[in-house]
Amino acid sequence: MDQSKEQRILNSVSYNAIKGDAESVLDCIDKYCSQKEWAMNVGDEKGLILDKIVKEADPTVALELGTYCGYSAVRIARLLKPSAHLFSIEFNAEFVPIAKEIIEIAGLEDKVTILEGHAQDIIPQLKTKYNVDTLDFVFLDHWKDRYAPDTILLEQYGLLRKGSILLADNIGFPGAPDFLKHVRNNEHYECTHYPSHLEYMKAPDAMEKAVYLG
Ligand SMILES: CCCNc1ncnc2c1ncn2[C@@H]1O[C@H](/C=C/CNC(=O)c2cc(-c3ccc(F)cc3)cc(O)c2O)[C@H](C)[C@H]1O
Ligand SMILES: [Mg+2]
Repeated sequence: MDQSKEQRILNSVSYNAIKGDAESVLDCIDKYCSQKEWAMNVGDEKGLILDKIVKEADPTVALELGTYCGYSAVRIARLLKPSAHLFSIEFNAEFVPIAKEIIEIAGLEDKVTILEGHAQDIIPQLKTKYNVDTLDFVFLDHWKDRYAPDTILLEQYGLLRKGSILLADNIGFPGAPDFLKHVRNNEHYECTHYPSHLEYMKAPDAMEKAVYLG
């Protein structure tokens, strides 16, 4: 059976990255996906916006929706303070072991817990099963039509507190119109738009930050 693109990305990281060096894992994936095979990692340009917001949030508990290969999990976890933790939800069983391996090569396995399953099934369990109180930071990068319903779930299960920061990828392309409709012109959110470009491409894209006001 031929290897998948995601497996080939892992092979490249495993062969080229410096073990325990998160920056070298990110550089390796960015290089591979710019030069060999495009993949939907948030990438180096939008990654700088992600870095900025994570530093601003300085989260103790962070959540990511859509682990994929673990690129943004590494990106986020490398910035977390010692007591902080990232939960990343991924429902595709093929990607979970690949992401776990990439996170381990980055030396961040103690900072990240990958929760395998559908976000809509796991979000309701975060408090009871995973002992989460509230989330300080949420990165949305899964199916774009799920950003809005899953944000509403986060609200309904009391997982957001005054000042919780949501950051959504792909507001430009593929776009997440329902999510924008939900958070913009909504008195419970303070939104900021960050124009950028699609990972590894010249095409325009953007990210949206939505701070929950309680
Ligand atoms: C129903 C289950 C919902 N709950 C879920 N629960 C758990 N995990 C979930 C759920 N829904 C999805 N996932 C996982 O998240 C990942 C999915 C990520 C999706 N990302 C995109 O589609 C995208 C496209 C482009 C793009 C740009 C230009 C192009 F030309 C083509 C593509 C660029 C980008 O930056 C993009 O992030 C992963 C693959 C998938 O298994
Ligand atoms: Mg994305």
